Amino acid sequence: MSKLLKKSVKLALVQLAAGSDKSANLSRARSKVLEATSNGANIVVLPECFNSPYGTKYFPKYAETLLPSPPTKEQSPSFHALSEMAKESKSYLVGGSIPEYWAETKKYYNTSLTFDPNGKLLATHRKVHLFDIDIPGKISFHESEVLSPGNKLTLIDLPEYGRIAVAICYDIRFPELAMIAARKDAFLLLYPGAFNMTTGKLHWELQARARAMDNQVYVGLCSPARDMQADYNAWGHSMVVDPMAEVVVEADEKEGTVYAELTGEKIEETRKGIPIYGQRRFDVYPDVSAGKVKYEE
Ligand SMILES: O=C(O)CCC(=O)C(=O)O
Repeated sequence: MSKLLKKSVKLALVQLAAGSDKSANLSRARSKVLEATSNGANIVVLPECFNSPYGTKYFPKYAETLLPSPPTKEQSPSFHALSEMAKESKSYLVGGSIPEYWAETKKYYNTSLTFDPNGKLLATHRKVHLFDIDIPGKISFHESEVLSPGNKLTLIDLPEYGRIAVAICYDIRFPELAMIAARKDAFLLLYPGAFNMTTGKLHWELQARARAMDNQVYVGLCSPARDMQADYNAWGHSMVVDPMAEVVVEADEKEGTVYAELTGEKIEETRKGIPIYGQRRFDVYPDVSAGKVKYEE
């Protein structure tokens, strides 16, 4: 039996076609989550901003209040819908992300909620690295115009399986986060994300495979489906990469769900074949050894 992943687990990434109608997005998500578990999925993932269009101008309009937790249904319809979906489908549900509003500080966050199969909230991740980029003639995007960053790494223990890490989209570009999660024994790194037509083509698969290769873990990226009528055109191509950095399954750009069976044996086999875990030279690079990251169990 693997130390990291106690038994094999079926992962589903729901590449949802989200539009501007929040309640329609929630009910569409529900039917896709139920479909995924009827196909045997144990962990189901939704995309970044699955209940709204993606864009800074949309965040305030769609934002919900999550604290103090649990929020009321009026404060956060998405919290309650996700909790119900997890319970109804009896799955671990990584609820993509939603825009969140803190009334006290008047701040907004890009926030991911994960629920257990009883509908209980297990973890909240607030996007740590905000998506602020400028590629002349291609894309200019500044989440920090509206959002504030979260400040912790999110590790989640699933008792039957093991530990996973959840982060959001641009967070994948920071290998430090993935490295610390893997060193703290995560078997799977999950990133609800919405790359675009410029960086999607260049870096989506590369980032997923790099994080998997560096850390010899599974990586799952879950995008919204591409909508060429929307202001922001998501890349799509939700994918699962295995610890050997091979793409196990990949969606195209349309709505759909992709599945992968994750096994502890694959992790063990990879680490045995290429034993970097025992070969690190922290005497040569002591300042990158684990332990400096703010982390709450
Ligand atoms: O890193 C990228 O290129 C895209 C990131 C992104 O779209 C996001 O963080 O929402």
